[in-house]
Amino acid sequence: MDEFMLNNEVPLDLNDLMVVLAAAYKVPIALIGIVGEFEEVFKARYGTSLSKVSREHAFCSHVVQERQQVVVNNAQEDPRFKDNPLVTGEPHICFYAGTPIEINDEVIGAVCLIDTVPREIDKKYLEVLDRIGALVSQHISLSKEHEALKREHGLIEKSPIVLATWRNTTSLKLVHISKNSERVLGISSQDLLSGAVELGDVLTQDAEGDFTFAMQAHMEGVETHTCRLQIATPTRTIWVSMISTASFREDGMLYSVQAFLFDTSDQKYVEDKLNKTNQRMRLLLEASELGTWDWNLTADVNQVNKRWCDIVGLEYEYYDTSSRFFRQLIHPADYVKVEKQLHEHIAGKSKVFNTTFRMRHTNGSWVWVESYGKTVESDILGKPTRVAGIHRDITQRMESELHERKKTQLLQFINKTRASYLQNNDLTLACQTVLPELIDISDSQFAFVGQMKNEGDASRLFIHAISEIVWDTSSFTQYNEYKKRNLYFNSFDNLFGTTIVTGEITISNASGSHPKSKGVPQGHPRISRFLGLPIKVKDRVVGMIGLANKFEPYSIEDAKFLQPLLDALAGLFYAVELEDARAVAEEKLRQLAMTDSLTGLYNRRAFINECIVFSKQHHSACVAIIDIDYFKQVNDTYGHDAGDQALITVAQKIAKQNRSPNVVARLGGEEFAVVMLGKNRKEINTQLEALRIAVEESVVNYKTDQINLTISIGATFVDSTHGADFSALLSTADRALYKAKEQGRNRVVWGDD
Ligand SMILES: Nc1nc2c(ncn2[C@@H]2O[C@H](COP(=O)(O)OP(=O)(O)OP(=O)(O)O)[C@@H](O)[C@H]2O)c(=O)[nH]1
Repeated sequence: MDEFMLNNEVPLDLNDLMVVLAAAYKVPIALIGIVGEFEEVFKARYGTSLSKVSREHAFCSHVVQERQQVVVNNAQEDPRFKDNPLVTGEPHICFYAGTPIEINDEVIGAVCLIDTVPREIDKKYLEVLDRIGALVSQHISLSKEHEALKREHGLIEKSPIVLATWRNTTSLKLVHISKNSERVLGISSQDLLSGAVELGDVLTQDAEGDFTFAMQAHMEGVETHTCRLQIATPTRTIWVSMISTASFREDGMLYSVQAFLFDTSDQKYVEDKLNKTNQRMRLLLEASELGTWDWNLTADVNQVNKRWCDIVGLEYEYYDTSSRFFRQLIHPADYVKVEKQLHEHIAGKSKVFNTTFRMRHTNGSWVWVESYGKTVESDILGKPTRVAGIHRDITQRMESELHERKKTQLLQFINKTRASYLQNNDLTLACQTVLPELIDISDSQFAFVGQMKNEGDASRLFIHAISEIVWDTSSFTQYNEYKKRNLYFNSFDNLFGTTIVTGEITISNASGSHPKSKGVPQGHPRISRFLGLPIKVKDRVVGMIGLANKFEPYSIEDAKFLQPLLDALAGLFYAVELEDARAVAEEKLRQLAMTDSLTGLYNRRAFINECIVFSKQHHSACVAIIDIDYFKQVNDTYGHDAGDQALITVAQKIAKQNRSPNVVARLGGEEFAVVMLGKNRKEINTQLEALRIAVEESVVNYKTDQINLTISIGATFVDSTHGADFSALLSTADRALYKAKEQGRNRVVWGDD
């Protein structure tokens, strides 16, 4: 629906055409109707006083709907129209022929002929009507365009923009200039059009040159051009921006130039002022040793000043303005932080971008810079398009600050290691706890802490803590061993082993450069740099720290810096060694206290304790006492040493028959006790008999003597040893032994028979 046509007073001046049309077609009424949502408005009419009808009853709405010519020969007989008030009442339509008015592919109304009596109409007349419809459509289109242009011109005349047109005949001649020229430029349009005043007359000398250049450029084929002109009239001087567009003829010759001219004096004033301020700022910045950067995000161009380049040792002339180049200079450890802050600023989450980070200097060192930036331009959606700021070299300050901070950090984590060890008495846990901090403080990527463990002649490096890297199945096995606290490095004929073997600091700053370097297992992350630090107690290597892949080369300074940690670990390793030695000695003493020194069997005290342990795990068993017969005679006949040998021989025979869980002890003198696991008395009796026979049949060789022995055994059986009183059981066995002796010795007697 054409709202514009419907609601605006676009004069169509087509009433005359309606008169001609009515006469030509011999009808009383001819109309041009534009159909709106609710009504049809007659824009030109002949033969009726109606100016509009409702859309519901409008005949023309059928033309709009069907988008084609509609002919109704007799509306009174047509079921669609016979009850229509325009048929039953004024203007008593009987015949209707309407043809579409089409604007921009949309049917907006109709040119129609109306009669009050039924009619037939020839096809060729209808074709003519169609052509009239097309002509009317064209006329309406042009009228609309004309109207719009008029409005535009009216608008321009009220605006601060002057519209001028030059036509190219033999030369460019001003043919139109909007009336606001007097108000905006200070020159009347009439004077300019009549030639009383030439534009060139009021332009300053420079501006005249620029204006001539612009027109020349259009003559040469340039389509659009922008320039700034200074106009000086007797009353004032102003700056004008001119945007000109050229149109060309088909043969390529310039046809006309149209230009917008507007006063930009205020802008120019601000710009000049800004330029002066910028110039002053630039001088100030250069004097203050500040680097500047100015990043155009849309074009991705980062302009910097010479000082900025000096900070990182770059030649100003060879500076690459892409932000990618700038990003490449940022230290990998700081990169994420810088990107995050920049992102947050661009996303509007922070008012300024302010951070410190390291940048690579062309001499290979790292320079600390403080960067401070701010959005200085944004697009219409508020998205930053330009961020600018400064760089300050703070390397010296940062290095001393960082050193101090790291020293504090180091002491803190040394204390943490000690505290963890003291709290849990677990050195491995303590080392594992501080490993991430060790990696952090040393700027490394990987680390391990190992302690030497001496077992007999062999020495191995036990790995308390190591960076968890799993790269294949064999490293996975290694990782599992580590988790089980069972990871050892056995071979020292390699890079890290050099530290252990020599007790010296090992530094390798290029992979494979060290003579002992063996490379890494397949798939293992590359070790590009390595620092091996020995942990020593009184010149003895007790362990080491291995560090790898620092961003910068390792130096002796790193080793010196970490020395307090090495000393602390040495102290802890030493404490652990002492603790281990003490534990071994204690265990030895405990064993001694429990053992009979002659035979190596448990003594009486230990026997009772072991019986209790036995009773917790096993049920039916026998407690027996074994006594050598006539032992006094052995001593008396062969001497005390021979007696000792006899005791040892019998002890071995008993022990050989009674492996764990059975418990064997020497109760004292020539008396032994045994707890034997067994289902019943019969089964055990067989074993005791076998022991008795074994002793009887054996001979103790002592020097030239051959001594024959027998033993007597008193035994007692218990179905459940659980909670049993072993002293009482021993008494029962003892009574049985007494009986065995009484009955003639060399026999097994069961107690309580
Ligand atoms: N060689 C040696 N003899 C010991 C040791 N402990 C005890 N004896 C001796 O063992 C002998 C025990 O003798 P008695 O208790 O009389 O018993 P016996 O001679 O074996 O006679 P019956 O047991 O009745 O068959 C004593 O002569 C002790 O001196 C020892 O550690 N080494």
